[in-house]
Amino acid sequence: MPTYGDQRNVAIGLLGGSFNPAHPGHLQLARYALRHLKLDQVWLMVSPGNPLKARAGMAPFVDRLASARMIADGRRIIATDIESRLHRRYTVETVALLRQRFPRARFVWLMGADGLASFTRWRRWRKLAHLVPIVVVPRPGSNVPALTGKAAHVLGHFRQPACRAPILKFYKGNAWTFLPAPQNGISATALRDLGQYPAAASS
Ligand SMILES: Nc1ncnc2c1ncn2[C@@H]1O[C@H](COP(=O)(O)OP(=O)(O)OP(=O)(O)O)[C@@H](O)[C@H]1O
Ligand SMILES: O=C(O)c1ccc[n+]([C@@H]2O[C@H](COP(=O)([O-])O)[C@@H](O)[C@H]2O)c1
Repeated sequence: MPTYGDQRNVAIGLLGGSFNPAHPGHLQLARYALRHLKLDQVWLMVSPGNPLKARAGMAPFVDRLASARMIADGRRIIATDIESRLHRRYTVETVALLRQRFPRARFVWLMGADGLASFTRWRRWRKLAHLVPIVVVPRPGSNVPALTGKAAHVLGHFRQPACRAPILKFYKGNAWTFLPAPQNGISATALRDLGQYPAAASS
């Protein structure tokens, strides 16, 4: 396990993803979250394998990690293989272990609107929402499904106004917000379709 320091009272945004490949949309989200949520770090947490995504077309983990490292700065935006090292794929388990491992750190789960739209298909999603505050940023094509979907409805009681986003990190969980942010239409799918990957990360 690499050393991540003490992480005492450090506020960390967790941007879990396949990063197949990493792209400017991830970087925009990470930078926006750092600034507007007043976080100390954002971890680009490379998934060993999204349980909902097909393995076909998924680049090897090392290539995806390398891709995430290419957009990270290693200081406030950090690419990490910690989920793989924890031998976990389900976010609820990863977050529970991270909270055990870094009890003084304050974690916030970051995701695009597509994540909220599919959230009810995630393992133990209610428990996950109970474990960590969640910040959702808009993404073209996913905002309406996200905000009118089942997860937003069921968790509606816990929704916080966007003005509270900077203090969400002080919650233990059961709090989420939809943070207005500039939208970026880029996706890893589009980059793969353009044939820009995996060559870029592997070369
Ligand atoms: N353009 C974007 N705007 C907002 N959020 C984004 C954007 N791109 C990625 N994200 C978010 O970053 C996280 C990781 O995304 P991921 O690595 O799957 O990239 P992706 O572009 O969605 O990939 P794919 O097209 O292969 O599904 C997810 O929470 C996703 O919602
Ligand atoms: O835990 C789950 O059931 C689950 C289902 C779908 C996605 N996730 C997580 O959501 C994050 C975004 O995934 P992706 O592939 O859309 O980048 C990543 O950390 C995945 O592990 C988690």
